[in-house]
Amino acid sequence: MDKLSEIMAAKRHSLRNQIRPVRDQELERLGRMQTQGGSFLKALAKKDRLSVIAEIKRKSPSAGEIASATLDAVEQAREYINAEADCLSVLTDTDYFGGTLKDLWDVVEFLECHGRKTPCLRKDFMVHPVQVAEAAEAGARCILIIVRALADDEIKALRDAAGIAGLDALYEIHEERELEKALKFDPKIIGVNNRDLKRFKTDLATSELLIPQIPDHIIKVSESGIFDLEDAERASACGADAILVGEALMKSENPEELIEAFHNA
Ligand SMILES: O=P(O)(O)OC[C@@H](O)[C@@H](O)c1c[nH]c2ccccc12
Repeated sequence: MDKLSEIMAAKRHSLRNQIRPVRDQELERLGRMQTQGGSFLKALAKKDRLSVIAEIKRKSPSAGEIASATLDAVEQAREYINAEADCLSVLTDTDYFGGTLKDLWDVVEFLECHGRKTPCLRKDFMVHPVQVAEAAEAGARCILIIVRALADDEIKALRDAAGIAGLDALYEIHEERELEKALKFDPKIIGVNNRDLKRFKTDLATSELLIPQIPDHIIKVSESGIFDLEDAERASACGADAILVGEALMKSENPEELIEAFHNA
């Protein structure tokens, strides 16, 4: 079993007692409560520079410990905001990535207090609309749909729930056949994960292969393994509108400077 299958199985297991019907009225109500954050899609769609989704991630199965388990998500968000990151990605998976749903609540509250509209992605292994409701309630503006890990009916349920709650969806792919599968759901944003979750290797050639195949009207994100300006330039050169960066920013002494450099790639 590859790591992604293991994580998905663990996620399904840990959610088993929380699964309940999520009615449209509930999602609509949560959608109406969204007042502060801007649109995730619009924040990425700027054409004048490479957009940056800055991720808050304490650890990962591939990198091990990235930051202290006690790292304050809000302090990290503050640095990202100072550097004009276009969007934030907040890991809320605890077991494998050391994040919590509370991190997302705290970050959104911090943004609201400072009058910032920077939209947040709830980065987690979504399998059921109940997690979409949680994301909306916490104030996220986008959810993650990992195409290879989900059955068609699960993707549809997540997409529909996100749509009703007014959230965008980032469809993550890693292989050509996953692009075909993703396109069936009329995605607005597709992320190409450069990390091979079987071997844990990142290779920007994945973006170079897949991003040019994504239809023009879709926002394209290159995810994972982007460490320096050269990497960002490669992503930009193959047509990425945005990059999603975790480890490099978490470990950087000066994330502001790095984000600034990425913007100009
Ligand atoms: O830390 P990196 O190599 O910059 O990668 C960020 C992000 O792409 C990665 O965290 C990620 C991509 N897809 C995911 C799905 C779940 C959890 C995490 C991820």
